[in-house]
Amino acid sequence: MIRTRALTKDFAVGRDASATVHAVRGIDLDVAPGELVAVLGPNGAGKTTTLRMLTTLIRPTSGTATVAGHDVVAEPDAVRHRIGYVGQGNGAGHAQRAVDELASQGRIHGLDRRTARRRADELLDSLELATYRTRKVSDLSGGQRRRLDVAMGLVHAPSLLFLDEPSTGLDPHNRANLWDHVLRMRDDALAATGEPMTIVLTTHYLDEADTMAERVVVVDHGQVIADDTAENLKADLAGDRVVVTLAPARGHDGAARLTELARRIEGFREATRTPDDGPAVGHDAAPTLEVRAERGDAYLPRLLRAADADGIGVETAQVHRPTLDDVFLALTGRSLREAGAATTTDAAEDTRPTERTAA
Ligand SMILES: Nc1ncnc2c1ncn2[C@@H]1O[C@H](COP(=O)(O)OP(=O)(O)OP(=O)(O)O)[C@@H](O)[C@H]1O
Repeated sequence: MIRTRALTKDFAVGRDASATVHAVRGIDLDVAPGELVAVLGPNGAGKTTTLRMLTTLIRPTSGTATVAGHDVVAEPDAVRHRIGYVGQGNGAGHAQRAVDELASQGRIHGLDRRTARRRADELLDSLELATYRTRKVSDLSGGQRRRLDVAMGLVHAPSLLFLDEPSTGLDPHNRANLWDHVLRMRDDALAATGEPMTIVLTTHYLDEADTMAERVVVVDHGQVIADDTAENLKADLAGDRVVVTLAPARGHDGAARLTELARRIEGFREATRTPDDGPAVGHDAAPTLEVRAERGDAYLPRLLRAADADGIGVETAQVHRPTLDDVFLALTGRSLREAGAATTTDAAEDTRPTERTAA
């Protein structure tokens, strides 16, 4: 459905265009029909620029891109016919009624008047906007407006839909609601045409990419730095975090000893101790050992058995599943959160049930 090779975009900037911004630096991307792919990356990573090239809004500086079977430079009209695009801003005109806005969009895509009306009503129904059919776009709420934007992108039943930050600015409830609708529209399209709809979206929301997308393409500084399912990325690049707190031990540095034992257990990657060194662990300080391990749930019982056999008292133990932020950190040494990405709730970090053992 999409194939790019060495896709590149430079922008000339400055008063005399003397400086160059290398917004996209040679992206190779393959998307198969029916895939739901999230492009994730910090501010300025090149996500929107990539989408704008794929949707023929801007020309690549170099490289190639074929979208829905057509070259974006040689056959932009053919590409536009086959794709839907929901940009970052609200696309609908504010003074128009919702149904008219949608029907006009259908006309732009070459539908006759009756078909355009019918399609507008179908979409308003599917996106639960029928109540607001004759309401002016400017009077819709943010969530309703974003759903109308999605409807605008789908009016001509494209087989490929691009969504640029579809849920930015929506509250968690409206985001979940938008996603329900997008996924339902995708199922409806499959039922109606027998063809799976391909969706490519950009997002800042780590948890959204994690839970919604079947595949995550991580972009940084205009390049793809990782491309896989969220599960694989997390397992391969970040690993689980196993955190144990030890009973405060005087004269015996249990954490140092447990670090040695931890290294011998299969699946070990790295360990960090707090306090980080030396035997001088005070009376009330609870030393902590944090281990990165491949399968935390399998690793932890073995670590606890090893501690027990060595007489090291463990007070608490937890396994934390990694997030996509951990993946980004492992890849770049930077946190995506600090770079402007976000989660909607603190609960986005999936923490597995904890185990406790007596000291
Ligand atoms: N028209 C333009 N002229 C000059 N520079 C541009 C232009 N459009 C984008 N850029 C620059 O290209 C780089 C990539 O921008 P882009 O909008 O693609 O990033 P992004 O990953 O979508 O970021 P965000 O998440 O903030 O939307 C940025 O440094 C940006 O400032």
